[in-house]
Amino acid sequence: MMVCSLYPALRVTTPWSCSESHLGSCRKQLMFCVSRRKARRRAWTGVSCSAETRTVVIGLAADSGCGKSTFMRRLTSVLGGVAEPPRGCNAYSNTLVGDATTVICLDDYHALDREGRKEKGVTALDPKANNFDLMYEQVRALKSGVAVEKPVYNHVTGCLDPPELIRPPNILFIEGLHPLFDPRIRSLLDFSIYLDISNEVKFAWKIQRDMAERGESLESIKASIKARKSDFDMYIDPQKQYADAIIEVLPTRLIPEKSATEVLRVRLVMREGVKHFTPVYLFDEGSTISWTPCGGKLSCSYPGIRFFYGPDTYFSDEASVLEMDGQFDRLDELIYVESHLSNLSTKYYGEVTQQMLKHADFPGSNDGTGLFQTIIGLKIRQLYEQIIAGESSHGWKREQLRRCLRLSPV
Ligand SMILES: Nc1ncnc2c1ncn2[C@@H]1O[C@H](COP(=O)(O)OP(=O)(O)OP(=O)(O)O)[C@@H](O)[C@H]1O
Ligand SMILES: O=C(CO)[C@H](O)[C@H](O)COP(=O)(O)O
Repeated sequence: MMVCSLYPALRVTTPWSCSESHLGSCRKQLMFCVSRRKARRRAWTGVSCSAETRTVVIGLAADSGCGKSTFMRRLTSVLGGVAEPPRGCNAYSNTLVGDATTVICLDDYHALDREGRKEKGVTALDPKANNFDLMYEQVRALKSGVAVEKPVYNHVTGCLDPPELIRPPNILFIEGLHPLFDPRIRSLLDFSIYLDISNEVKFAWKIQRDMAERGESLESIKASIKARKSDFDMYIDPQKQYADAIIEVLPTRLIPEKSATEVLRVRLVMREGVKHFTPVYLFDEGSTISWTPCGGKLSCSYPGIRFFYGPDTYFSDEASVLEMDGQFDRLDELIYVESHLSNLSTKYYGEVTQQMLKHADFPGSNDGTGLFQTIIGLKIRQLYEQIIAGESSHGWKREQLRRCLRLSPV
């Protein structure tokens, strides 16, 4: 419990864990208290609890530095508009808000701040360092149309900052280390994705980012990967068994040298039988096809491009796999590949190619990572539209109002 020193009548429970000195000025405290009081009033008067919004919840799980942010930028673009940090709030907010989407980063549910983790000798990947009860309660509230005050983990200071108000969007993405870890949270997800980046590729991406962009040494990068490895294997990697779609990123097989990571082999594993999700296929659904599209209609320089499509099993479930090894020389020629893929959930011919061209500067735009992320974005748009269309709006609103009244406000 915290009593605002500038406004003692306001007694609020603070979910953050850093010491008072880290919390900043009295003004910050006061702003938090007042915004919390306003948020409460909004919730009581029903404005924060919307019977109009149906929030579809999507989980994206991956280790740090595995391309979640890049993926999110592609997804929010497909879903319309640009997602930006919430206006007028913490400059270090990890949240992105777009017209229809909100992306929350589950780092915000770290129960232990950087110092606390150091003291206890645990990594952020360890469930003990995260507050799954609060994560569950808040995702459940948002899904039910109720606004929440979510904590903010500040990656610059390593502390938990005052919370920020999150309103229920049409599509809520929860991205981070553990979206599929807790069965209660899994049960709230309408669709889930796991980015499965092989060790070689993860290492190459981390070196490129942390060495080139953040000035870290090779030794410190190696040490940080090593320190996280056992927790990654224990707590993060097993979540892929629960994902509806998995994007695996591996070194190419087109170049004989081992572990060439400049060219990637990317596999999109799509579980069969997922509600509102129909797997993409190449040429002929259910068949097994290896396709080298290089020739008159697709320019390919060494080592070329190879596609593969076929049925498979994933953790004993039936799945389809679409694989692309290699990279495009000319992105506009992707239309040739797009015209041979079916079930893309596009709204017009060439939409995948257009999306890829629009974000040609994003990492992975010339290979299967960008292509499959874009396809998943289109599938999520369709999933959302189908869920909305499938619900009689009357029945939904009645149920939603009941939930709003049942759930305690922020
Ligand atoms: N498809 C890709 N192809 C090549 N490089 C990529 C790809 N996706 C991401 N990267 C590189 O990997 C690094 C990490 O990407 P990104 O910031 O999207 O990951 P993240 O999972 O959000 O990381 P963090 O959790 O640490 O914030 C970036 O430097 C980016 O250039
Ligand atoms: O794995 C991570 C998720 O992005 C981070 O390492 C974790 O959130 C801790 O952050 P920081 O290193 O900034 O204290």
